[in-house]
Amino acid sequence: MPTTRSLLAPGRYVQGRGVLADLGTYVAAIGSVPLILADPVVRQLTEATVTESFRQAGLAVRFEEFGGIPTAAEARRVADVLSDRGCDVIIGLGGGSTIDTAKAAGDNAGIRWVSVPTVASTDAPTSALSVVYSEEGVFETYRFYSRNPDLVLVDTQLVANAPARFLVSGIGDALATWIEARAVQRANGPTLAGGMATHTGIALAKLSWDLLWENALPAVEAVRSNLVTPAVEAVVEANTLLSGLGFESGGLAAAHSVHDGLTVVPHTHHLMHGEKVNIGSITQLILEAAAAEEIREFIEFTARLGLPTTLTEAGLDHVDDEVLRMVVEAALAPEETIHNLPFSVSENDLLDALKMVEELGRSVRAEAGLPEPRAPQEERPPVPAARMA
Ligand SMILES: NC(=O)c1ccc[n+]([C@@H]2O[C@H](COP(=O)([O-])OP(=O)(O)OC[C@H]3O[C@@H](n4cnc5c(N)ncnc54)[C@H](O)[C@@H]3O)[C@@H](O)[C@H]2O)c1
Ligand SMILES: [Zn+2]
Repeated sequence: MPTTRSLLAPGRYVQGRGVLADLGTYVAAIGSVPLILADPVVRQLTEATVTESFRQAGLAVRFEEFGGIPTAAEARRVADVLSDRGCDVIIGLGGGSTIDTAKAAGDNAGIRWVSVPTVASTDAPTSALSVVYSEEGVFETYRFYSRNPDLVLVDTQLVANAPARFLVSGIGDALATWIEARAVQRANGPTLAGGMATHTGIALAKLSWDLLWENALPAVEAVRSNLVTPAVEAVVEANTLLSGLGFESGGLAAAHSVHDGLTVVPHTHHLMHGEKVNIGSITQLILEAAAAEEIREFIEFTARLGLPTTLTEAGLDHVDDEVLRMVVEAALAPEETIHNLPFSVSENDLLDALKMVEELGRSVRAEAGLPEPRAPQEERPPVPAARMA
């Protein structure tokens, strides 16, 4: 049983409309030979602003194209580029996958790293870890670092200009933070920061939750029209900073294990990280025997936001038990955080809880007058990925 308590945080957090124009000034305080890792979509959106900002700060602009999947091999490739060019700081510019790869490459090359999320879709930007996947997009492992990013910079206008689905997904990721942190606290379990949670870590997870219940619906509405309102600023902070500090220093439990399990079957690959996590949050609430009213409120709230609340939306309606068992087995792997719950979970417990997500998701939607859940449009893959290899 761990007896120490720990909190991790990035060196500096900067958020605001138009702050991308100041990136050069902040980066110049960290290193003098930067490399920017971005995919072509993000590069196109940001290159003019970043180039002008770096020019003003006296920094050379070098972009490197991110390959798309945060694998160990991609991190090694980017680390070689960093070493060849003598870079002393890497900037992960984009979504969680790019940012995780920038951290891994920076660590491989022994240099400092900066997160510049261009969507508020995950809590990856602040943490001292990366989530590593296989080429097929199946969860492999968490990789931990001895430091958090030196800087996290979020331009809220850029976030508001992106499709609202990214913000919604980030809300799904961030709502899980409090659900998981309070479960870990009940179990006196370990956090990803090492040791047990501080009161501060727990309070930040709760603040993220409270801000989201207050601001998520108006923020999503504003972002649909590309507007930056105080609600949008609050949600971006909750999704990025508070959820990041809260999950890393408050602990993960079942919601993220169910996410990891869902990545094993290709049926779910159309979903974003936070969308899969939302299925995990509902599953965890069911496993915990949370009050019926609490579960229903959570399902209704997240369904109104546009998050998936049924197996149908995850592409897993009417699938064989064999498919769901693959999800369950992966979610219960020994290194998974589901074992941080204050009780043990068997395969059958988890299988039934997953099936119950479908039942509850459908009935709550019907009662709330929300449309029936829709299955993804793509044709369903015939065989689970792990069996194809
Ligand atoms: N390390 C951590 O602590 C941590 C925490 C949570 C999630 N994650 C990881 O983050 C990853 C998911 O990240 P994600 O959900 O951001 O998806 P992603 O990074 O895989 O994809 C983001 C997509 O959005 C596009 N995009 C980015 N900015 C845009 C903009 N402004 N306008 C339009 N399009 C834009 C990109 O081109 C890309 O296609 C997963 O691998 C997950 O495991 C890591
Ligand atoms: Zn997450």
